[in-house]
Amino acid sequence: MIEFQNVSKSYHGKAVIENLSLHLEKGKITVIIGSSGSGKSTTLKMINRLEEHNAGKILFAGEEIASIPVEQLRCRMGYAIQSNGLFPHWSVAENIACVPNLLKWDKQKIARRVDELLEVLDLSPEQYRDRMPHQLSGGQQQRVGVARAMAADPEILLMDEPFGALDPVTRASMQKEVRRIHRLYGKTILVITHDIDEALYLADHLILMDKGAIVQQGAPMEILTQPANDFVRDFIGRSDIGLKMLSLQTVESHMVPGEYRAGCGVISSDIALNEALSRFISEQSDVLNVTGADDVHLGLVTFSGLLKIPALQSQMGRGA
Ligand SMILES: Nc1ncnc2c1ncn2[C@@H]1O[C@H](COP(=O)(O)OP(=O)(O)OP(=O)(O)O)[C@@H](O)[C@H]1O
Repeated sequence: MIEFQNVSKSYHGKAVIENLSLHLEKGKITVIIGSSGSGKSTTLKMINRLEEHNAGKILFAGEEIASIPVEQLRCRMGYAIQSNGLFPHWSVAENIACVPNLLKWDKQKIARRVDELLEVLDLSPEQYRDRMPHQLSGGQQQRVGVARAMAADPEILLMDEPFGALDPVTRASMQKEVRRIHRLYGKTILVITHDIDEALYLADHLILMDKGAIVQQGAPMEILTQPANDFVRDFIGRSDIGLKMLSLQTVESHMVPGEYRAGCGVISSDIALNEALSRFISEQSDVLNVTGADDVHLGLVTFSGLLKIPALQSQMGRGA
């Protein structure tokens, strides 16, 4: 979907990105994480040409972005940022309708799309479409920012620290929202973040940057189990690497199907294993019964079973 070929960028003669090559796969969530000033935002902004690259090629669906008129390019890409960037004097509906209006969509189609996106993002259209941005909470503004980025059904969604300004609870719910939207629409998404847990939760493909270059990239579990060097090890957090591995898998994947233990607590099959571990400890129990949709009993999960996860075992075998 997006291909960087030996891309470089400098500001006032100082290189901030050098010979960067990367590929954002269609339909996948790619997350770029890295130290401050490593060039993450610059990389993202070169895609929608808020910043122009100085050398190399950036291809969008096979076409060089430099040859696509900038307005046309941006209408094909959704862009959501930390400060949400809503126009303060426009209503929620007007904000969401911004790109569809530019594209001269029919009024009824725009109204239907605004309501559809508000529903998807859990904001009742009747209640919210006519509100002004200042009449919304931070989390609601962020949702409207995401709805606006998605309004014209863009081919790619670019999200630069989209949840950076939110409290941890709202942030976690927005992360779930992005995963759900991704499942629903199968969009290609690029997310920039500072937060390693957010990155691990969202990413199909994770890219770690330092000083304008890629240090390591791959699936989250691959990076956790095979960190390329000390920089990566420090970045992902040496001390709780096991917990991070557990966070990438759900109870369902380590359940003993069909079994039941009377008198034990209950956990939902879609809960991450790090949360299951916390439940084992807080309930002083080594067995939890597992339920699926509509509270149907599915099986059980055991504390000792968590230690038998292959990724954890290979890590322990390496003496980490
Ligand atoms: N408009 C600009 N003019 C000059 N230098 C810039 C400009 N924008 C960014 N830079 C520099 O380019 C480098 C990369 O910046 P960038 O914003 O891409 O980093 P980042 O990884 O997104 O950082 P952070 O995580 O702190 O947001 C930094 O050293 C920054 O100071």
